[in-house]
Amino acid sequence: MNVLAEGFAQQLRRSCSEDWQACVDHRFVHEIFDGTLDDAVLRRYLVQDYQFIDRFVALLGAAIASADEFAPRVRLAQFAAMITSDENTYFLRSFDALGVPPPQRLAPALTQPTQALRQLMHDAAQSLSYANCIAVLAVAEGLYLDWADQDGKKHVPLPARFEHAEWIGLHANDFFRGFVGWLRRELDRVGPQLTDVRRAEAAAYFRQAVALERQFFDHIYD
Ligand SMILES: Cc1ncc(CO)c(N)n1
Repeated sequence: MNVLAEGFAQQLRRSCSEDWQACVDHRFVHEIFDGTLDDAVLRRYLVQDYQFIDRFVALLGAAIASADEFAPRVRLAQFAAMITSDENTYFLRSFDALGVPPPQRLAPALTQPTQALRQLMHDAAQSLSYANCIAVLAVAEGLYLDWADQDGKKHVPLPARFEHAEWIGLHANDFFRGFVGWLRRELDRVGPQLTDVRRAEAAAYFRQAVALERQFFDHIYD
């Protein structure tokens, strides 16, 4: 294979394909599609994930601030608008349905994988390196597109409960596909402009993010 023909996005993903595939094929993914996900597992997942989303929106803000042009700022701002509207209300309606009380929504005890993901997003944001920010965003969103939009699940009807069906639907739609495609093109655009040291730094953020995403899925079953 001609490695030079491969863009930065594809190169990064190939560097951690085992962890990536473990997420796409995770027990959580199969159970949410089947509608057999245990409520206690879903609840743990959503409570921790809401704390992920908090830092994730801050990271989007850092990407908006550190982008080199207006067009990426617009794209990222539009995505932030979706997360803080449709996705935020999905969490709130799911917390209502699952009976999650306010303290658990706002300030739950953070698990180790949640803390590590929050720290990684915080560090990427503080670095004010657009490439580092985009690398972490490309993992968080690219991985969720790949599990929610996989060919093997396309023939399966969506599960009956909205807590399951909407979590899939939020990550398998044209807007989301478009955003992830754009993130991958951004990595391909900015990757070659970086110095070797900066490129290695962005790659390290990417790989660490994939490893932590896997731990995050695993730990809700502990
Ligand atoms: C842990 C995690 N990674 C990625 C996403 C997608 O935004 C999410 N909601 N949660």
